[in-house]
Amino acid sequence: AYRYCTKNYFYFADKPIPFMKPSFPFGNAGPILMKKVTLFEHFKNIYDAFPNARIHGMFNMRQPAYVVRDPELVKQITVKDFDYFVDHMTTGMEQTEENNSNHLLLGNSLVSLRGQKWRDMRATLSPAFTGSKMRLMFALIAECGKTMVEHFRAEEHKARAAGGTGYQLEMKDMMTRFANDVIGTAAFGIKVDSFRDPTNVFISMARSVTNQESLLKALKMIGYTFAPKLMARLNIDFLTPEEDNFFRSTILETMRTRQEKGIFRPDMIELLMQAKKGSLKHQQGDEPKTDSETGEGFATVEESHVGKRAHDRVWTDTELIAQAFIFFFAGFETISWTLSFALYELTVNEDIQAKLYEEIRETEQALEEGHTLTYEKLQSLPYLDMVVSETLRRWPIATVLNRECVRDYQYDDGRGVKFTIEKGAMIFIPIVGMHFSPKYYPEPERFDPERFSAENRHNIQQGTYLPFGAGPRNCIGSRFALMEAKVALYYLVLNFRLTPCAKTQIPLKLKKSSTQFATEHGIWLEFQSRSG
Ligand code: HEM
Repeated sequence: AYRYCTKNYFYFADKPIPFMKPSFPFGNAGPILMKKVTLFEHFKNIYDAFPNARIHGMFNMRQPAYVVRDPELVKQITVKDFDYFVDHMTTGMEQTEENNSNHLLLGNSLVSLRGQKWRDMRATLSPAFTGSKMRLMFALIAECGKTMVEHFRAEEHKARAAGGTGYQLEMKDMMTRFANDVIGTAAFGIKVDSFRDPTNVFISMARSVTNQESLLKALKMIGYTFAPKLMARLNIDFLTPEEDNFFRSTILETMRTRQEKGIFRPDMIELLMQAKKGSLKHQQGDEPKTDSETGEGFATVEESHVGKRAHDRVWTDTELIAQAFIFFFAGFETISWTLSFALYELTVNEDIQAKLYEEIRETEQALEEGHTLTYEKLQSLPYLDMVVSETLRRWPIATVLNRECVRDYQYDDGRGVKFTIEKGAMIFIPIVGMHFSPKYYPEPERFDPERFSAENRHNIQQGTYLPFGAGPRNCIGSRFALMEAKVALYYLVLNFRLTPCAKTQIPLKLKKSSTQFATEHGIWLEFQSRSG
């Protein structure tokens, strides 16, 4: 066991770069595995280990990994030399051309796919995430926002009747319900109301899949993170058979009904049905432009040439179902956390909340009689975009980007440091390190949307703002995520004043945990109706 754990400890010895000294048995992952630090602290510490290095080494358990600190090098690895770093790090769940266990949903999802199969799937899905497709889905998401407000109003009314000053809520729980309703309607074509019916089968399954208290899930998670190859060899699925079956049957059943009855609904199921027929293509006008041209938001990441390629691969049901399923994994926790953090920041920064409310109130007042918010209108709110951009900087839920080197790469910094990054090596780009570096973001702990104002945003150096990743492998759902977050903030801030309550932890602290993202005492806030 000792030999197995320490075998790679000399990996960096002949490389001309500094590296963190590993210790048995966890390498440099000890503090996080022993719950001594939060996920943010862990990756910040790793990033800060060698403040003057462009790149340094560390050990993720026994696995050597390169830590990239320099923004230019971030661009080089994620964009310019992308062909050497196409894949995300192996998780042990992904399917490849070579292996035959192609039944796993998570392994077939875009996040896990590798090589050519990833390229083809990215190109298949990319047209489903363009601005024009988001516009079509907007009404479905807005409806979820309005349903949430109605529920909060009714509950606040009850709370006041019982002598309270407002409705006190734990944000992560509430935003999880909102995210669930959005995924239900937008990805699975099913309308659910998780506020009135918090135990509906859909949210139960979602909670079960992302259940962080389940010991078995936690163990599997640790296994996938630290011993992916072993997990692959043992062919262990992250999902239980019930979970797997639920998602498959729900999606297939919905597709069948729609086909039989000729139903059209502007959601992901429709887009996946088009993908199956091969008719989902980029259209004219889909071309992503810069944020200032489209007003789509500062954080939006552009789709690269990889996503726009044509191919003629035909997908199986499992391969397509896996993409709807990925909404749970990639879009559920990320959105609910981002929204919870945004609402917390608005609560403790009253002036920012007031300014945002003014912008939203004016927008609402300017809507023509009988008209409601549109996708374009939502995108045109500069301060809302600044608040969301700063939330993603201050609370980068993805924490770290990873890549795997897929063929030997000659590193050359142009100043005499040259060496080979071997095929199979892991690359970490600690987003949280960049976002909290005072060099790029003065007073990084401070929540300050002004960093993203029209006058200031040019100060943000490329390669230092990475909430949705970078290059062709970036987050395919960034437009969707931004639309969803903005819809929720728009309706909540329009209708409620957010104030701290006795249970609000200020400053908010993350929990020290190895497997999950969590806060120490939840995110409790009080909602008071603006008109009430
Ligand atoms: C605030 C919300 C979100 C954040 C912060 C976020 C962040 C990220 C990040 C950092 C990556 C890795 C990018 C890279 O390696 O360069 C990623 C990948 C991905 N995200 Fe998101 N994401 C969010 C929401 C969503 C949503 C709503 C979806 C829905 C479809 C989604 C789908 C994906 C997928 C499929 C990938 C893998 C892309 C690929 O490998 O080609 N994400 N996301």
